[in-house]
Amino acid sequence: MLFARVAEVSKGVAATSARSRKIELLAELFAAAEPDDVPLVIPYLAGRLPQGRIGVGWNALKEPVAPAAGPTLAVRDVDAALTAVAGVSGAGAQGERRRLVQELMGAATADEQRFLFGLLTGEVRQGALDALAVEGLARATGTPAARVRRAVMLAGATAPVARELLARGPDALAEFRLTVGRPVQPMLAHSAGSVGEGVDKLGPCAVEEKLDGIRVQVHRDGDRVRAYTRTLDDITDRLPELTAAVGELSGDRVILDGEMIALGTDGRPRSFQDIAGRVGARLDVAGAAAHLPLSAVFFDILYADGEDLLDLPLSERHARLARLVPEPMRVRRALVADPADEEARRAADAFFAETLARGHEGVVLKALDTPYSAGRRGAAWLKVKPVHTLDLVVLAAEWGHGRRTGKLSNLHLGARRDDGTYAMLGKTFKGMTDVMLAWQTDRLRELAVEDDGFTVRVRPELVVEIAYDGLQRSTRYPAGVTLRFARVVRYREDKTAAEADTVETVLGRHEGQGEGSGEDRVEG
Ligand SMILES: Nc1ncnc2c1ncn2[C@@H]1O[C@H](COP(=O)(O)OP(=O)(O)OP(=O)(O)O)[C@@H](O)[C@H]1O
Repeated sequence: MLFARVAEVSKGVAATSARSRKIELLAELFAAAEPDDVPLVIPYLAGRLPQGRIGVGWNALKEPVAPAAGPTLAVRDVDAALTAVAGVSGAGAQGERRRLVQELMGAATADEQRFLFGLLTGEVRQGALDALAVEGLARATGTPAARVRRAVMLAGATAPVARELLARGPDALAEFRLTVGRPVQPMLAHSAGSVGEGVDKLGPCAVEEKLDGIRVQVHRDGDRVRAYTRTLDDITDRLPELTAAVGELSGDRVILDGEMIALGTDGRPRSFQDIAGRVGARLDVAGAAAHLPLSAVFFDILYADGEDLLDLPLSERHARLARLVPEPMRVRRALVADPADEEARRAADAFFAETLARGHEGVVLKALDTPYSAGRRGAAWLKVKPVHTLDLVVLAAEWGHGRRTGKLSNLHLGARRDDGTYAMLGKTFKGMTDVMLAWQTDRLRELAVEDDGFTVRVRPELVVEIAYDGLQRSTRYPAGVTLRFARVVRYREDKTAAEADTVETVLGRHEGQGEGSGEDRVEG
């Protein structure tokens, strides 16, 4: 397939706000594509490079290159060129990368150049594209979207499903089955403002402690145990204690979902930073494990001894989990069987307060009658935390002063818009540790596209979790609101910019604050 066609569809999808039209454009593209090209086409449309970071900065892009007269580049040519760029290393790498990028640009038409430029600078990010692509694939092949979505969850990614579906039709989807040893996309949560609000939304539900550690999906097949992160990376080798603990369980072939946490000698949870540092240690794993042992706490079960449990309601999955996993390894929970039962509601509030008092970050409410489904569809899980946080994208950073000279400090924070652009919500230089400051300086310099000596503008890729005390109206910022007392909690390297919070979410919270009331008072 010609790259020009992808550039054209990308432009068309961005230009229309009608979801149905976007899906139609994608369906037409997929119907005409060679199945083997689609694993490249989907990330390009989403604004991602299959190669990941390829080390192309502003320098390689700033000089204009005369465009080609007509489109000749195939999608695969672009992929080969970018693979070559990603492979450059050693002395003179920057110059060589620039040469290769210019060569590619020279083979591209003006429209293709614009699209390539957007891809390389991260400016064509289309957050919602993966969900739209699933709908487009369904339309192109006459398959129910729910079946495609489920196959994507089971495959852990859209690309392999797209290729098989387009090459062999809907029957090919039967191949994507829950298999021990192959990670599936995890189920995620939305937010609710309070336990009461969550109960009202969900009806009968479980209220579980929300543990602030690292999500793990554990696959056991006899002696073989593998553990995967939220982004489906295999981290088994870094968690020897998990392998040992799961080996002791009675189920022989199981898939469990849970969280790895660390408890101090006082029984209170250690900070997320400590846990991340421990899991990040690759060299001396045994030493790191001895220094900070982790425990697995499970909250779900997806498969047990030959049986796929994904479609069972949560209440039954809980019962199955309890049969195989002893209580100390299961998340604590309270149940609200009847949302009209005032006593159960009070008990749920008390459970939330108690969970916080034990040092955990909040609770997750889960509807008892719902199956396990990837992502945030249907909002069957709702998290409730006492502190407001948003996952925002770093758009730029300012050079620090005084003690922070030479460090990139004041961050410009953006929320995602539907069209893939970002609305800046404010700035912060608070909450950063020295380690974070050093790390972000390095990382942001890699992402830099422009530096005027005061502010470094970066590719919008880095997601940072920001705590704040409330939102206030502001005419200075494009969404019309800004954050009060914003401070950095942590970087979320496990999230892509497409998963950051949206302007819509932020404005929804602003409304929910109730102007002029209580602690979340909106200032004019
Ligand atoms: N009882 C629980 N049930 C589900 N998830 C839990 C539970 N306890 C802790 N978690 C963790 O909470 C995460 C979801 O909440 P949180 O907002 O902190 O993380 P996130 O990755 O920013 O959220 P999300 O995944 O919803 O965007 C899960 O991915 C999981 O790692």
